Amino acid sequence: MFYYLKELYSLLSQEQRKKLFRLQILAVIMAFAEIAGVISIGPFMALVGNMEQLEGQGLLADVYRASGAETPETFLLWVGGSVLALLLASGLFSMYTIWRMSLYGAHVGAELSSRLYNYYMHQGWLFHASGNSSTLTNRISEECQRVMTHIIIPLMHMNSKLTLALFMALAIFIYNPIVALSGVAVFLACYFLLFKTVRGKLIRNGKTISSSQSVRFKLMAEGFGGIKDALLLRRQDIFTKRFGLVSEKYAEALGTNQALSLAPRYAMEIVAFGCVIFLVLYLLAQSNGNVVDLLPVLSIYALAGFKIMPALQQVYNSLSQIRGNLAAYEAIREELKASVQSAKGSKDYATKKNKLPVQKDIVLKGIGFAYPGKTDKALNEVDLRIPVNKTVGLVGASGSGKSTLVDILLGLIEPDQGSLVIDGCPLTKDTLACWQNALGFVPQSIFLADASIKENIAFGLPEEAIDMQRVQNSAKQAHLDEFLDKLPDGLDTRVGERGVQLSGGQRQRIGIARALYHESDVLVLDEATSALDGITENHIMQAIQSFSGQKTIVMIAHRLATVKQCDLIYLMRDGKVVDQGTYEDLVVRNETFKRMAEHA
Ligand SMILES: Nc1ncnc2c1ncn2[C@@H]1O[C@H](COP(=O)(O)OP(=O)(O)OP(=O)(O)O)[C@@H](O)[C@H]1O
Repeated sequence: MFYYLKELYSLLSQEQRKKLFRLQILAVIMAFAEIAGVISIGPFMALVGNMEQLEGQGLLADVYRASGAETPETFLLWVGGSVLALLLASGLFSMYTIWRMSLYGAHVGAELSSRLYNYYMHQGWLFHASGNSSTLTNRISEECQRVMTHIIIPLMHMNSKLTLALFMALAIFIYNPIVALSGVAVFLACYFLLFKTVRGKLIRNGKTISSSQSVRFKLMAEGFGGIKDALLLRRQDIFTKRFGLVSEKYAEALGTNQALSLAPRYAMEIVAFGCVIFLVLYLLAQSNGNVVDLLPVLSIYALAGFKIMPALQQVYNSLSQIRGNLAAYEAIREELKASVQSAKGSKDYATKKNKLPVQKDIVLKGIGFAYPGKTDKALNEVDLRIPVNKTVGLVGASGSGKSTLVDILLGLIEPDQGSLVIDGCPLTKDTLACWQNALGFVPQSIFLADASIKENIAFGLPEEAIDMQRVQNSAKQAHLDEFLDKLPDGLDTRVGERGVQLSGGQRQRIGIARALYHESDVLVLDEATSALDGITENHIMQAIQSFSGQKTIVMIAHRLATVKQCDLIYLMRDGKVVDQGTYEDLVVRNETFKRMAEHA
């Protein structure tokens, strides 16, 4: 456990460590303030027990004479008021410290989740293509939240309470070593035994919480993502049942862990009562039955116990919370560690705004690529040339490698062999961002955010950074204006989550406008029209064809009618380019192409 906590500390930024150090100082001051408050009750109780000491010798009598109080009762009132003021000041200071600590814990937790989000957002396409987005969502929102509320914040509180308990025990030790040592020994032994007994269960439950929460997120993503299928196939009950079962497991583990961290309080109260009885008997024996002498000492012990008991309980509670939730940290620790590295190296990536202009051609040279964990190559020795400002079609059976080829062209996947060469210069890590700035991509299914049409066209940009002139131009080029004219709010019209109230053709046009917003020179379309009806596809294709001769266009198409107008078509099979030519050439000379054309 302490290894993980040390690791978590190493993940903090320099600023966060400095703040932690300052908070530690506050915790020590808080402990002293509370001790001062406790000790101050002693003279007051001594005075209550024996007012006559004001008449004799000693510190209290000197203070009484110097104070100018008219009667011993007035003096007693002043002493009582001062003790109360001291207790109030130490209470206020403790509140302030706890507030700063909670705030610190919450900020660190929030920063960790931002760091993780940043890390995932900067991962390559292969990472996202092979992963599960609900796992990532779960880690950013749930696991980070658990690390924050059940590890970092309890750690902060434990830290302050441990300091308080230690100093308080030290103060009693100076006052009476036997009482202090035996008290601390009894309490520590009890808490240690309790913690040992429940530790295993806490760990198991912590793991159950992590795994069941991950399944819950997965079921939510699957259920809402595939709601149409779920409704039609009447699978709602199956989803609900699975969700209910796993939620039960989650609740059981969560509730048990919470109970395990809180329940010992009651056991410890019994121990504390036992200790008080023994203490009174012990002190009575020491003072030969003199109750008046005993009163101030007992008050100090009572108040010290009143402070130490909850402090120890908080330490135990924090320890069990941390132990029960370390699984959340385990789930994200590797990525958090990696995120520290990537944050250091990713700064200048975002600053590149230049475009890599294509003057002559884009060449894919000897490209070979296999997906991680797969032995079969998705692409094998692919050579292909895309002349500037020409329209090039990629066709072939399903699984022949078209999308993989396009991902390499987009710089989303790095090939295992070969290179992407632009105007004779191979693409490198340094030129990748400039190359991607020159690209516009239209996928088969357009993701629409729950925002206005203009925000969807300028995808991801904050409203103030949107260039309205560009939005209007790209909307016009994508033949969206007719549709926009019918909307009272035009470009400001909001589309629902994933654009449910738009037709397929309208969504696709928004996708094309998005690809055009950055005034890209190269337009890549991955089956952008395959889900549309023939008439809508024709309209979209007209929009695309209107760029012919002005932009370089690469399009994957299943329907051969879509690529009829292309200047050049590449036919793919089993990860290779097996033929190339114009539609008219291929339909005459290539049997496969001919068959595809017949079935189009
Ligand atoms: N993320 C991935 N992980 C592992 N293998 C993949 C992945 N994506 C594609 N493949 C595999 O790579 C091969 C080529 O797939 P690709 O999607 O490039 O073909 P395609 O021609 O675009 O197919 P389609 O027309 O059906 O989209 C296939 O065998 C496929 O199973």
